[in-house]
Amino acid sequence: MSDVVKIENIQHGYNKQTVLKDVNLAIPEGGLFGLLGPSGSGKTTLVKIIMGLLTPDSGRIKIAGDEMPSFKLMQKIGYMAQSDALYNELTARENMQFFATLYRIPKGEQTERIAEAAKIVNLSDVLDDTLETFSGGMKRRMSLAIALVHHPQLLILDEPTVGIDPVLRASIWEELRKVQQAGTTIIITTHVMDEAEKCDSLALLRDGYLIAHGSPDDLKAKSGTETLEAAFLYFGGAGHAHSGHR
Ligand SMILES: Nc1ncnc2c1ncn2[C@@H]1O[C@H](COP(=O)(O)OP(=O)(O)OP(=O)(O)O)[C@@H](O)[C@H]1O
Repeated sequence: MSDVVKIENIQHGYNKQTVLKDVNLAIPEGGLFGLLGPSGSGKTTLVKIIMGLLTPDSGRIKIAGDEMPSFKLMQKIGYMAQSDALYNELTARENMQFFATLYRIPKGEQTERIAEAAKIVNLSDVLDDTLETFSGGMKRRMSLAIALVHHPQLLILDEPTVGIDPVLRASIWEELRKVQQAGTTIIITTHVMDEAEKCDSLALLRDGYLIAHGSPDDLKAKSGTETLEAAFLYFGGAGHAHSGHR
């Protein structure tokens, strides 16, 4: 399996604080890849760099062999930010039309694409309601549908299930699996261990360092631990030499 994202020697800071410190990572095509790390560890910064929304201080990002940022590549990426960027006074359909047009989906194809994305996130019945009538969970699903409407090759989700109840979380994960099975590579950020368990492979970030990566089972085996939480503590812990950066 080839790598769809290659991250080479990424370093990035805000003001004088360095928040990503020489991050190297290859993300295989077709998988569900998790970036796991506590709040402030640099996950959002890294996904914004992957997306081309932020230019790193140094290092390179390649997606499907081409260097980011690239407008051509941005059209192949779906991104769901932590907070919903939606138009409350418009209907679900109008919100999706707006983004479908931005992504240059021909008018003739929009109706079908919108219906398809709404079906994946279970919003087909409320497509013509304004978002003012939507719950928080419905808005999150709306954001996911928007990230899917242009059939991205790569889908990047920044903590998509924060603030979402367990039942809805489970249904979002089911939807993500369907999208992945249809051929999309998914990158998800999370600080929730049970979500990390569901990923095919994981990168662990702590204080801007990539401290380990592998499948959840690999990480537990390599650290001799039984839970991802314990593995995280092992790799990030004092006395364990991670990449010799400290
Ligand atoms: N625009 C910015 N200006 C200054 N500092 C920033 C900016 N964005 C992020 N930071 C800082 O960079 C560090 C990493 O932030 P980042 O949002 O990437 O972490 P995160 O792992 O995504 O956290 P969370 O899980 O809380 O979203 C934090 O210390 C944060 O305060």
